[in-house]
Amino acid sequence: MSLLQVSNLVVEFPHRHGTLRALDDISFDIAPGEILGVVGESGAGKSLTGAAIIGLLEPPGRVAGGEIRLEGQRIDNLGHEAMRHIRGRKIGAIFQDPLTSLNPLYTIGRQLVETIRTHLPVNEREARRRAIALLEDTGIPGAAQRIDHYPHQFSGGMRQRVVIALALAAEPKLIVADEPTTALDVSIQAQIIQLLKGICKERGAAVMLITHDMGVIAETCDRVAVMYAGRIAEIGPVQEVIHQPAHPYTSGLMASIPDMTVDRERLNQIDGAMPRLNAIPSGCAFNPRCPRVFDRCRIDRPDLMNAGATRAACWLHEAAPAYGEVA
Ligand SMILES: Nc1ncnc2c1ncn2[C@@H]1O[C@H](COP(=O)(O)OP(=O)(O)OP(=O)(O)O)[C@@H](O)[C@H]1O
Repeated sequence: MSLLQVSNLVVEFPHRHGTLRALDDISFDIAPGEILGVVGESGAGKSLTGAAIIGLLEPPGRVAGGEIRLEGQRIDNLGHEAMRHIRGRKIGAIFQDPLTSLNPLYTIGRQLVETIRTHLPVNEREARRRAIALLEDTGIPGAAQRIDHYPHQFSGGMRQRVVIALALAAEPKLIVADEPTTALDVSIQAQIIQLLKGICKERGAAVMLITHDMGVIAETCDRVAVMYAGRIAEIGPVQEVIHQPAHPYTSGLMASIPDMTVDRERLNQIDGAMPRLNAIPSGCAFNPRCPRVFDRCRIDRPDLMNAGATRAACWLHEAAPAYGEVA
């Protein structure tokens, strides 16, 4: 059974001329222990998808359709308190800026111990032992002493390690990590991603990893969902999506992976920009930028369909009617 099931999710914001649909009919699932990457240009809807799952959509944004299930239980319609419990115990969250997850007024030990004791039936002493072990596992040197330090006493990279420890403290089944290394020095980004991958795989925690970096996806994820203008353009196993992309948008993103041997500034940009939410083109939202556009793409909106080893929302992959079948 899937750990997480997102079905036909719609997120809307009120707007002076009605509503803006920011996520439109998003469906995917995550298996236990799986790392799913979510990639796409800025504004594609990656963070909103993560926020809807962890119950932190900022009002007036709201889930206006579809449902989200964790271990079969519906979580998109839970009250504030019930969701807060799920968020600590079953879903851990890691954001771009470690300081949004840490309270500057408390030592990291106090924050870890409190999280552990809120969600797991252990005493103070055992919680502290676990907290130190977690800090050791996340690569904090001298964890037994560092546990009594405050967040500002850590470097950015060390702080994000603490946040990873905090996200894992209550042994959740799923971690939602939204651009977890974007705010960090480039030289330590890869270390933190590798740490996240290693520690989650070890513990059997699934990860939804949101990033705009296809290179990170390639190195880290089992499967990837490519988002464009509030919808999933393509989803499939990472190697297949990378080596045989079925959606022209994915091909464009792939070409933007840094390659030292070519002048990518010139060669590998996708022409044009993603449409604003109030000006999504009819048909396929990518059609004005698509090098393979044809008439139907401007009229009918494609849903995800089988496209070789992946699923893509692209009319190029519409199954030809079988011989003898009326088209
Ligand atoms: N509070 C809001 N009110 C109106 N529109 C919003 C609000 N929050 C987000 N949006 C819109 O929803 C869309 C998706 O935003 P989201 O933050 O999920 O994108 P993203 O793919 O995570 O981008 P980035 O990589 O820049 O974080 C964007 O067009 C954004 O402008």
